[in-house]
Amino acid sequence: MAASAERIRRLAAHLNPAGHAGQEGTLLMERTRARGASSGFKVAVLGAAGGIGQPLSLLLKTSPLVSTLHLFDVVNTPGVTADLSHINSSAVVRGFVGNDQLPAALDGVDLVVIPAGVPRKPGMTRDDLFNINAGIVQKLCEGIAKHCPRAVVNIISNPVNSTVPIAAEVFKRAGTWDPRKVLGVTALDVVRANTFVAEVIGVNPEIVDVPVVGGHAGVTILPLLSQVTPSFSFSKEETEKLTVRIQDAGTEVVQAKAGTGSATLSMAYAAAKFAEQCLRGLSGETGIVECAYVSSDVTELPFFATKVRLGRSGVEEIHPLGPLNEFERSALSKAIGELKGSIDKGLNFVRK
Ligand SMILES: NC(=O)c1ccc[n+]([C@@H]2O[C@H](COP(=O)([O-])OP(=O)(O)OC[C@H]3O[C@@H](n4cnc5c(N)ncnc54)[C@H](O)[C@@H]3O)[C@@H](O)[C@H]2O)c1
Ligand SMILES: O=C(O)C[C@H](O)C(=O)O
Repeated sequence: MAASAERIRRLAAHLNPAGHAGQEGTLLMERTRARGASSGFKVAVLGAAGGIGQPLSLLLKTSPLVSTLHLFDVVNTPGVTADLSHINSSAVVRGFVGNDQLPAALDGVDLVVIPAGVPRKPGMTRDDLFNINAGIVQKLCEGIAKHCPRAVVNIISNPVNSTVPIAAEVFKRAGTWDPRKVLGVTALDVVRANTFVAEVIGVNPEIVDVPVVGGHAGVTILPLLSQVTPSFSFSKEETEKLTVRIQDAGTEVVQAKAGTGSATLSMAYAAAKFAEQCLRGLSGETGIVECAYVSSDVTELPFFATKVRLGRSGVEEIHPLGPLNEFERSALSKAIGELKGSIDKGLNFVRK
């Protein structure tokens, strides 16, 4: 007992302040810590030092569903890792910096969350980020295909309407494509819709549930206000105003941040909740339903966001759109038109 305590002390002395240990030190630390930890999943955040990455990693560090948290970025993960590792929650945090460390960051991971890439500035569309972010997502997904091909992947990087098709195409080429495992994160649209709708109906936003379908940009974001819980009958004017506010909410934040970035805190909240739902599904919990942008045959498009049921293999069932009113049918056809171009752009980027 005393000898093993001494061994841990000696190994700890070799750790640098960023929490990087030699392999032996890390394994021993994880085993030692794991004694007091509940069993959980190994999760990697790629882009962990960024505006979303840091608060998202904070929330995941405090999640009882996470036993090991790998933080990967091309810069600054040692500091973020040292900081988060002092929090007395059970998840063990390890930092990885630079592309050489991507394989280790992905090794044995159950869930990969990707907020890597540049955010919008005022006047830009999400599609304006394509030229930089497409290549980032492609490279990271090539790493996933090699080092954790069975992981569930949550893609936050914009333009989500194109980055999810990019990921799918990378995995197809690598022979690891499993459509149940790749989910574009549209959870922030649902969080916003619930908040804005609650303001109109005058209830606690936590009891509101608005299905948001389509994609994650402008008119492709389609809140199905006719299907809101608790049920409520919106006027035509309320429907139009709420729909536009939900569609433009990202731009509202970009403008308010005035050149310093886009939504980070609300995104981290939405992404952490969504990741936890994926983990609950993986753990065998039943009845987990969330909206996400996935490979789908609900419309003529190969990717579309709807409610999906999450389970041990990722997406286990894709819910149909349900009954739409006239406003929603017309909005759906606009969404499909725009989404098609974004999907083709993503697929062609990898096929080129
Ligand atoms: N899906 C959504 O609802 C949603 C919401 C908000 C933001 N976003 C998107 O999320 C992305 C990130 O936003 P942010 O505000 O965190 O940006 P940010 O610039 O603050 O952070 C991005 C991080 O990614 C890192 N990065 C860049 N290249 C990388 C690579 N190859 N590997 C690993 N990390 C890399 C950067 O070093 C940085 O730390 C943007 O594309 C943004 O548009 C999506
Ligand atoms: O609007 C953005 O560029 C970021 C994100 O997609 C959002 O919806 O907040």
